[in-house]
Amino acid sequence: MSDVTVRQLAHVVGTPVGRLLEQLREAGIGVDCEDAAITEAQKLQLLRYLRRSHGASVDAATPKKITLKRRSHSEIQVNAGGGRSKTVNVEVRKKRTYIKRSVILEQEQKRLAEVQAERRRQEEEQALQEQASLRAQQEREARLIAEEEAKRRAEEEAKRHAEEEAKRHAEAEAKRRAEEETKRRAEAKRHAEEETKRRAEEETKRRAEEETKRRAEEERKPRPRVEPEKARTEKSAGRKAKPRSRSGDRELEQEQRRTKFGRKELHITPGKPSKRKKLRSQKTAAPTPKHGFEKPTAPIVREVPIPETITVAELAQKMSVKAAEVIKVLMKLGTMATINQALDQETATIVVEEMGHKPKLLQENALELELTQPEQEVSKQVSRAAVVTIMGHVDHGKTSLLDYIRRAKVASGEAGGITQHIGAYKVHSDRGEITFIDTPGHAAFTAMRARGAKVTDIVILVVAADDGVMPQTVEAIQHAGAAGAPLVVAVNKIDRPDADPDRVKQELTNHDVIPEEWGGETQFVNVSAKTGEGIDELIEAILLQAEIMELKASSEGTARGVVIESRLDKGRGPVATVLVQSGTLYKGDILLSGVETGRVRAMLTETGQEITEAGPSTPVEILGLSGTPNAGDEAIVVSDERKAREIAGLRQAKEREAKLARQQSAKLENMFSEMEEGEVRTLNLVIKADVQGSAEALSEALIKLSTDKAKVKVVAAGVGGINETDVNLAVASNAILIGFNVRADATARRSIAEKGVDLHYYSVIYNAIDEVRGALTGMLEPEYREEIIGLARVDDVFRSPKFGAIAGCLVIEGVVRRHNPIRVLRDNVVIFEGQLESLRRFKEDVQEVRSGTECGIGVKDYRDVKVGDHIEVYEKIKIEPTL
Ligand SMILES: Nc1nc2c(ncn2[C@@H]2O[C@H](COP(=O)(O)OP(=O)(O)OP(=O)(O)O)[C@@H](O)[C@H]2O)c(=O)[nH]1
Repeated sequence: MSDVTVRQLAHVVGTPVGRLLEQLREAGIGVDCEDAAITEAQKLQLLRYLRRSHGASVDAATPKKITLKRRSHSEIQVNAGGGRSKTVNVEVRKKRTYIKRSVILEQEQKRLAEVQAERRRQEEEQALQEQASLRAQQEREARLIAEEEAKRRAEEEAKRHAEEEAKRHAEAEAKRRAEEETKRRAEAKRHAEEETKRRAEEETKRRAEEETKRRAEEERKPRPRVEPEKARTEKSAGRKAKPRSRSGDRELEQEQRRTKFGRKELHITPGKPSKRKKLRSQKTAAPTPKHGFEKPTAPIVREVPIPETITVAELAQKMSVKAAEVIKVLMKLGTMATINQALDQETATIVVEEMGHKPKLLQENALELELTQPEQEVSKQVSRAAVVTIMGHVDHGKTSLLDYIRRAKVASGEAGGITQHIGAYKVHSDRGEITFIDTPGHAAFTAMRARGAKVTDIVILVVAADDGVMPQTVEAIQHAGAAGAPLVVAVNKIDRPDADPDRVKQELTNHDVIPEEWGGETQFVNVSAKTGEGIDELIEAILLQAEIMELKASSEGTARGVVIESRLDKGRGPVATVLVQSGTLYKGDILLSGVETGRVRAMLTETGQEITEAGPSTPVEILGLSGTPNAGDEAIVVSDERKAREIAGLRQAKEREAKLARQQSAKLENMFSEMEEGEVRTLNLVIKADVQGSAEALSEALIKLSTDKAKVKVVAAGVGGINETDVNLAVASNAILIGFNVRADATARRSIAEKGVDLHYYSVIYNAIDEVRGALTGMLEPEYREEIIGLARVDDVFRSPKFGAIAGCLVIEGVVRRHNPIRVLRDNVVIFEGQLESLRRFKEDVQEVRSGTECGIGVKDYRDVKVGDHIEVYEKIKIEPTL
């Protein structure tokens, strides 16, 4: 900015010139006239002075806003027309305002603060509103809950009231009835007494009359000539007593007659004469107009014993009515029955009650129940040894482990003893005893379970450390799980250089067997059945598991046990190994086991030592039974040998019936109909498939079908053909067997037929799902079912350029028909499905070939038939819906 004069400055700041000059002087600026120029520095000096003089700090005095105004004058010449020009004065005014940046920032901050404050306020308001509404909502809900609770209480109260009222009513009613009944009985008794009295009086009167009549007659008649003879006879008979008078004889006779025909029999008229008397009285007295029979005054109420089944005729006979009467009652009940028709206990009971009699239900196994019922609280329970079974995959060392333990712990432990195989042995240690079942593998385990025996407390799962988890290891886990027996894992062959126990742990974890050190519940022990390493630890682990389980049994009272195995010994007859489970078995006891009985002639331990008593968890070899009972049969001591034999006979008959019943029980078709209202049923399945993937997929899909009413449980799922163990597992778990692209082997087929297991084969996963779903929902309507009609074994294969591969077969079951669909099986697994191209016998085309006959079979579009394969022929049969 250029310098200005004092006057100009006074003009700009609006101060009189004199005042400005004075101020300039005071500020120490040497100017003395109005026209003196003031520099920019002098202006600033003046400004500072003025600020100071006004007492403000330099900063505070710093103007926040400065407005500068400037006015400038100029003249311009403009053309006024006609060659003249005109001068115009122009004034330009400029005004510029400068605001300090800090002020703007301040203002901005202030504005922002205000905005934020506003926002906060709004947010707070909103939060308050939300809180208020939440509180209101909670209050509303609490009110609703309280109302519901109050309503529920009121309902419960009302219900309770109603129940109490009903109870009171019922009690009052019962009391009233009881009173009425007492009254009625008293009345009946009074009636009966009166009746008896009246009859007695009549009888006395009648007798007196008869006596008088007789005497009068006798007096009228001459004395018979036989009298002396009679007297003689009497004398010769050596009658020492005073001869009885004739009237005395008659009385005796009458007395006898009364007793003979039974005074209680209401049907007989009191005055009914006997046949002999009737004849005489016909001669002597005038016939009375009275009927021979008199209607009983009260109906006879009989107690009718009703067995589990009874025919109409038998029932009628027991009630002393005609069979037609019973049939009539049955008709009224809506049942058409014939005279020989068998009625069940329930129907018979209704008929008996309907006819006014009292039914007495007979239990067919009453005798058995009486003899075999466990005695209640015979004695206090004492600890018993754990019973252990060893399971695991083939060749993982089960037998070696059992042998090692037996050798090390039994033979050496007991002086002079030579261990023999009796099916089980006991191991003694400082901390307790363990009973080992000496048959390794789950076949024996399930066979026993299939017979309903729960023998094993703990399962030792043997897994070879160099091989890891194998299919049968998984099966063993499933079997132990199904039996509810805890596992102790023995990781065997730890002495091998390639042993990898951690891998075993890892693999078992995938099957829900989790080691303790990883947070699970299963004890893992590394052992070697070869060197004996870890065996003591294994025994410790079993004892620990047993301790946790607190196994107890009563050591007194009737002995009960289970047959572990039995055989027929050439010299000693039937020999059975029995594991005593409770009570004490003594030599000489009468034992009943399955359908066999007998007196215990001798008892031997695993070391061949003869003993006279065996307590709980003790295995003993028993001699003296009538035959060889089955493994898994219960063995109990009974008091009466005759009764024991009777029960054995009954059991035999029952076994046959049970087999029939079993054939009905676990059937897929019965699944829905057996579901009771509101009951949750479990459909147990044992699945075998051709490959692991199918087994898993099928299990998963079927488990998913579970509804809230019916649960699907896969007891076991494995790979390979169906064998006897699978059948036993199915029986033990009441499961249905499913074969997916696999078949049952010959032993399993026999077992299936014998035990009546329901087996279903599928080759399409959806068919299995549909059928199981149908069974669960009651919509089971299989229109067609496959039935295998024949099975041929391939004994030879010929290759012909014309026909391709021709299988030389022997039909081993049923019949092979030319036009039926077939499947080729290898090791019981389906490898091809299709049709026959040719069926020939001695170069001749035939329509069918029967069992025991050889034939040539050409399978259409299949050339890979091998010796040992089987060709299965089946038929689709229409099944009527069963539900
Ligand atoms: N090195 C070593 N070999 C073992 C051990 N235990 C078992 N074996 C061997 O493994 C093989 C199979 O043993 P077994 O006891 O017959 O196996 P298993 O499980 O009873 O077999 P199966 O009866 O066929 O089911 C045998 O050759 C044994 O000698 C072990 O701890 N270490």
